[in-house]
Amino acid sequence: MKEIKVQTTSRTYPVIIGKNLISHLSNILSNIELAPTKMMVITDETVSTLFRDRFERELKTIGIDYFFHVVPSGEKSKSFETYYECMTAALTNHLDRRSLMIAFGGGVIGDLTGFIAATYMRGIPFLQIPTTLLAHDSAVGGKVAINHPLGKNMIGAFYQPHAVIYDIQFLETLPIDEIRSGFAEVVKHGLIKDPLFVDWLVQHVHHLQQLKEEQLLTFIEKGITIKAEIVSEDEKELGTRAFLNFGHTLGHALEAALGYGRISHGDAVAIGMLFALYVSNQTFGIDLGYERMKEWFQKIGFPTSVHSSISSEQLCERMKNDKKSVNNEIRMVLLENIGTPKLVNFDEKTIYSLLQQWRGGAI
Ligand SMILES: NC(=O)c1ccc[n+]([C@@H]2O[C@H](COP(=O)([O-])OP(=O)(O)OC[C@H]3O[C@@H](n4cnc5c(N)ncnc54)[C@H](O)[C@@H]3O)[C@@H](O)[C@H]2O)c1
Ligand SMILES: O=C(O)C(=O)C[C@@H](O)[C@H](O)[C@H](O)COP(=O)(O)O
Ligand SMILES: [Zn+2]
Repeated sequence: MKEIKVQTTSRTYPVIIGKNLISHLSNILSNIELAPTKMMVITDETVSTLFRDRFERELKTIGIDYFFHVVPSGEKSKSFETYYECMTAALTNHLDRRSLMIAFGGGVIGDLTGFIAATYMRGIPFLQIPTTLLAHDSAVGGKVAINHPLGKNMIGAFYQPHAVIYDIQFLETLPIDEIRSGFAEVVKHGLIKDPLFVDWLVQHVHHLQQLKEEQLLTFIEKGITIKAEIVSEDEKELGTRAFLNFGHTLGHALEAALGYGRISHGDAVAIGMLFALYVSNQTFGIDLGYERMKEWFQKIGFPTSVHSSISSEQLCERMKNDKKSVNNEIRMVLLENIGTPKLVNFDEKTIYSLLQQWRGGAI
């Protein structure tokens, strides 16, 4: 078992990583001094089918009243409709300000539940119990949100959990596409902070099938350590936290343009990271190993280009609405070097030209 501390202005909390951790849920709750009046577990249909019985056995031993609320699996549940239904369930079941919400699932469940916890009676405690590799990123740092058709995560808050309990036994059932999606954020953490780790990954990871438990643990611990450090110095993204958005300017635009859930978050971010590397090369006149990275991405199975059905005009319009954008400019996280990120503003015309060049189209 390993513990990484996240120390933000609003809350300090542990991220506990290990196997079979949920058997210790009762102890963990008392260690973080939580004695809730009731618990609401929000999960999705897939996770519920796979793990509800197992989780309920543990919940029953704690002796606190609880109930499950199960939402459809996938990105579409980060919606106002699902948010409203969850709120209704919380009210109908009489949760009070000392009740606890538990996010049991991947990043969708974490973001949704966190936003419900942040806004139910103006804020009640919540726990993250992640079940995907991607959630090494989403469960840590307190960005919680739902989507709007006009943009990803547009309705949300910064609201930290009381603890993250990362029980890696749940990862055993993850399909390869979801492993790949989570791996994109692992690569992102390396690219913005740790060149040696990136080199190690490129040299040692040739496919994502049948990863060993210790490899997964390395990815998770490295990613969380980097994220915890950044979030601890800049909880509300006033500066350096924006670096965690590397690859997301185009990535989020793609997710929204294609329709939420049509491409996984990680695949979209992988495409976005390649574009950001290309723009970095062009802007700083350096070679950051773009071709090597693209080949490696292809080998692993990431998509490496934008589908031709989406126009560059559409993408630029979406990128202008990104949360980092100020005064209608498009703000991208670039790399001056691997491990050295920098925020750079562009006008729409420049990004349009770069996007067209990168896509191999006419400017
Ligand atoms: N808050 C943040 O800082 C942050 C960071 C990164 C991503 N995100 C958000 O996270 C979301 C993506 O998260 P995700 O990829 O975990 O998506 P997800 O929660 O939709 O999970 C992906 C799929 O895997 C299934 N699943 C979950 N656990 C499983 C398991 N153990 N075995 C088998 N199947 C399982 C789910 O039912 C779902 O179909 C996006 O909305 C993204 O914007 C947020
Ligand atoms: O934690 C952060 O900060 C991140 O940017 C992590 C991202 O991986 C994540 O996808 C986040 O939800 C994006 O945030 P947003 O502010 O661009 O919606
Ligand atoms: Zn992300």
